Amino acid sequence: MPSLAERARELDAIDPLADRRKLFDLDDSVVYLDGNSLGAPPRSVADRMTEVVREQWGRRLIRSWGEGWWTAPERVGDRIAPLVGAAPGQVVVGDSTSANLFKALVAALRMAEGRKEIVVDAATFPTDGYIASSVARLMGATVRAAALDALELTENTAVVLANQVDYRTGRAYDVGAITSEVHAAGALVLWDLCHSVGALPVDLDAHGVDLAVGCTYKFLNGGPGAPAFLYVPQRLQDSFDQPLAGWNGHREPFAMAPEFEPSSAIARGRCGTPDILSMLALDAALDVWDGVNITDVREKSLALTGFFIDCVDSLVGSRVSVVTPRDSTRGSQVSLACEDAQAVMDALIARDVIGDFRPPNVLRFGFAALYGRYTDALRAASTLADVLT
Ligand SMILES: Cc1ncc(COP(=O)(O)O)c(C=O)c1O
Ligand SMILES: Nc1c(O)cccc1C(=O)C[C@H](N)C(=O)O
Repeated sequence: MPSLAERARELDAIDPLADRRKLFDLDDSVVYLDGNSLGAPPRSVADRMTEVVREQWGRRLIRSWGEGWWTAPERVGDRIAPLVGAAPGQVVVGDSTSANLFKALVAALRMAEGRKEIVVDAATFPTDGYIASSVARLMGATVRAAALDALELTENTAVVLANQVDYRTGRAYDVGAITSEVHAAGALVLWDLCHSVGALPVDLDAHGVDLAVGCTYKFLNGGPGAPAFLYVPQRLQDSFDQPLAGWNGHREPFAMAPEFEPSSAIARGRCGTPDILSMLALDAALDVWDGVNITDVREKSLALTGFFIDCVDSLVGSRVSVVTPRDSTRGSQVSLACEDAQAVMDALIARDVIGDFRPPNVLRFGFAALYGRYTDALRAASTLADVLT
């Protein structure tokens, strides 16, 4: 029976994605397991930012708007599209996930013809619930929190806001099955993909998803505060009447017309001037995905998280409990519950093993398949065992 250390070395040696790690600027003395909060920087970003600032901004000045800046939200959206199973022309990048949730929820209620209930995934990351409540107040609607496996939809349900992967537990949900259930009830579904884009296949078009949003600073490594994305399928674009009707979403922005007329394409999801520096940092960061198949990412992610769970079982044992599903219904993280979890995570970070703490008692370890190593998973589990001793 090989030891855990032998298994880790062997798995790293045969890892088909191992060469991707070289594309990231990482400190090898640190075990970084927080890429589900802030992804690591791809090396290409620093050079691209220098070029963007010195040449595009510095030399081309305002001419750069006509040389690729203006259309960057759709162009970068089309680079994200294959990672979420979307055909071109359906993903636009810009604003934060929270802002895009606002646009999408209002647009969904406007499409819902008299239905007035927003159902929100009860375990959602808080911002989704906050935005849903605010939209409900604004639109005279109601919000109901429901577990994704007990939605209890009614004829009044307009839209269901669901997370593909639960940020706290790491549980992954079946996008196809839930989308079908919501459609059978005559409602629309809005998926928050923050914890799944770049971690597992999403297949938005294939599942007939209505709307989706996601962030790009986690598994897409776009950098702190990188712009989010919004997915509106072709079939809904004409009826997507979003509330932040800024000039960037206008059919002819430079006509400077007094009346708002939305673009007939995905650009109608835009609002104001895009944050070009962050947008182009994200564009450079997406190079690490060239030639990568998301099913290979999923395979490695399941193997890596599974190996970490094995290491925890044998080195840490009952001092923690594994919150994340042990079967394949998990995203790319492992959450462990334990006493004094905040202090335990602080001690891990002091030993250069970086995960994060989520209330009330969860140690969260994110595994990014493009740069995560099995030897790192083992070091994290053995450091945790030391900390808990
Ligand atoms: C599921 C989920 N939705 C939304 C957000 C927040 O997005 P933003 O801060 O970009 O608005 C996060 C993380 O911050 C998240 O995990
Ligand atoms: N967006 C973040 C930030 O600006 C600071 C710290 C953390 C975040 C996060 O993304 C948190 C993350 N959504 C989570 O799942 O906990």
